[in-house]
Amino acid sequence: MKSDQSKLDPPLFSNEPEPSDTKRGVSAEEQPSCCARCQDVLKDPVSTSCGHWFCRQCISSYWDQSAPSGHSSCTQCGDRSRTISCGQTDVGLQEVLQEHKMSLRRRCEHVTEGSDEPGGGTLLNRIYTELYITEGHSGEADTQHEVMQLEKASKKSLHDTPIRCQDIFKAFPEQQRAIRVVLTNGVAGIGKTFSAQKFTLDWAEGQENQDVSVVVVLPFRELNLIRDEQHSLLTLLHVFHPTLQKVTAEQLAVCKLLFIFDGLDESRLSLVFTNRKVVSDVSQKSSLNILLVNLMEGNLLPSALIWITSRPAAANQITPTCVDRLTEVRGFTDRQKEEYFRRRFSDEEHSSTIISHMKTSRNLHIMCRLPVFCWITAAVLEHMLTTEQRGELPKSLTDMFSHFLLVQTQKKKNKYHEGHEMSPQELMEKPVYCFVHLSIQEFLAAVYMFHCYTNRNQKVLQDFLGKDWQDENGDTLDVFLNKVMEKSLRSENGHLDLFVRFLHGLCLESNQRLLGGLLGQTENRPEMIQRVINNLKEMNSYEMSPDRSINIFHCLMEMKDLSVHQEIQEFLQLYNCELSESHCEVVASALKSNPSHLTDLDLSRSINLQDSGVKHLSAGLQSPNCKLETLRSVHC
Ligand SMILES: Nc1ncnc2c1ncn2[C@@H]1O[C@H](COP(=O)(O)OP(=O)(O)OP(=O)(O)O)[C@@H](O)[C@H]1O
Repeated sequence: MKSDQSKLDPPLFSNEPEPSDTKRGVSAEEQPSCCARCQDVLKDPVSTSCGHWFCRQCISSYWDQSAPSGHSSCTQCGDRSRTISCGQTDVGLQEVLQEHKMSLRRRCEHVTEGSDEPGGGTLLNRIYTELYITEGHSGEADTQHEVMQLEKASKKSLHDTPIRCQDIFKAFPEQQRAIRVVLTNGVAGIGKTFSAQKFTLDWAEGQENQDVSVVVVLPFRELNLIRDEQHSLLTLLHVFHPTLQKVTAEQLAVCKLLFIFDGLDESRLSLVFTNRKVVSDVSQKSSLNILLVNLMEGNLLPSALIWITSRPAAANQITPTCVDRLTEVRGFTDRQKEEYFRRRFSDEEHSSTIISHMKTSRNLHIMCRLPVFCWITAAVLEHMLTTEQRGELPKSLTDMFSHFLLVQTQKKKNKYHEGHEMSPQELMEKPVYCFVHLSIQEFLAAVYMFHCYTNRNQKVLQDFLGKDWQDENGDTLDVFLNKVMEKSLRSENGHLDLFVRFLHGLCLESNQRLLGGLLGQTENRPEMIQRVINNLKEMNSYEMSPDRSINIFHCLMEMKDLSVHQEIQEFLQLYNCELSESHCEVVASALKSNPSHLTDLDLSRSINLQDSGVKHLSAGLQSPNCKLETLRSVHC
């Protein structure tokens, strides 16, 4: 049993003003770089009144152990000591830091999503939904298309221990290590920026990570704007956080800082880690990339914590030896998807309708792992449920994106054209645009290509299809789509997969009606649609990567061809298949999974089932999750 009874008062890390000789900021020159106890780089430095310096953790645990003997003494000279918590001794500094906290709080408490007005928007705490973040990297090939990565991820079971974004610097209990640099990966729209914002807000509201005295947010998108300027770390802070202008180099050296570098993928700085130009003084001017590398390597402010977020393809710019923890934002789990919609809508009926609609379409359900897609879905469905357009809710991706385009166009009109047309000068003041998500770019590319086809824009079609495009004989829609499909199937990384899905979805009359004039005069006679479907079904998938051939099914789904569904289901009931041991393992895992959807299993022609396979199957059948209703078994 642990008891406090034999202990003297714990060491004092107080905010109270210290005795007169310590009532000042501690100057950087007085502070050694190593802890007197662990001899390693000082982390969260504190000094004793006798003048020795320690990591806060080292001296605290020493005193914890020695307290029963009744002495809170300095490990070096034995002096009965008090500690000075650095950065907390200077009353002026305290005020500045408080002001900085308040300014960050104001900046982070609202979010602007899509076309919301800057400064307006929603409260972050109202809509923030916990994300599934884990340590390490799922190892998905980074060259792969991001939406495909998402589909693959949905097939993996989620068992890794989640880390809350607020705990990103806290090691797991079994990990005996300090975490100084964290690199967080995640595909576009998965919630990296939101996590960084939530982390900052919780700190600024005094709720989490209160051992940190200053959080500094430096988005790469904004760093790009000053990439040709020379800065010291101090002036850089002043540029990004004017409230910190009164902080001096000496004060900075004793504060515990945490830097958030968001969106490495957008960086136009070249971070060269082999460059040996060492910058260790916060007042020393240098180019931005050198400054950042020195900060990340720990030459500059060695006790500062660093959090870098990046899309996977850009993360390799950071040399792995600098990174103490690699994490991945994996989006929303099924439970979190539902929580997202419930938080988003105060009207419970709306959220329930949206959740059950999302569950009816496998494609939508998978895509909702991506928070930005949840937002798109919420924007579209809210619009449909609150206006008179209560017709059929969008089921395929193309349906959803077509509606989204309409909702956005409407919002844009309200925002920019209400009352007056924008002058060219006003337009010039908004020179940077970005896609909410790459999938929107691919959808617009498909709309554009469809438009070019209907308007016979020879140049664009020829540039895209090369010698395959011979229009003299006037390719009909089915022939055109066939050529595009073949081109996409030749791609190794599937970069055209989503684009062709959209292109097929746009053949449907319902989507053409929605997009009106955008697509031009189209051919959507039922015979034409049937020809497109037949072509897809007859595509030769021999020697094609499985991912590409699966995309043929996705295209059929976008065309709402239900026969595919039936065919897939027939194929999945495993009639007349020779099941190997590993196949049986897969069937068993489908029986055990939670929730399990396998209700009908026909193994009547699986004549070569071996004992090992049967063992797997019976383990699956015994699972409490098994929902099997009909089992046609092997004939003996
Ligand atoms: N935790 C969350 N709770 C609620 N909504 C979220 C959350 N995370 C993300 N979103 C929604 O998804 C959108 C995109 O998220 P965010 O900008 O954080 O993605 P990102 O990973 O930084 O993407 P990119 O790499 O494109 O910058 C947000 O604008 C918001 O609508």
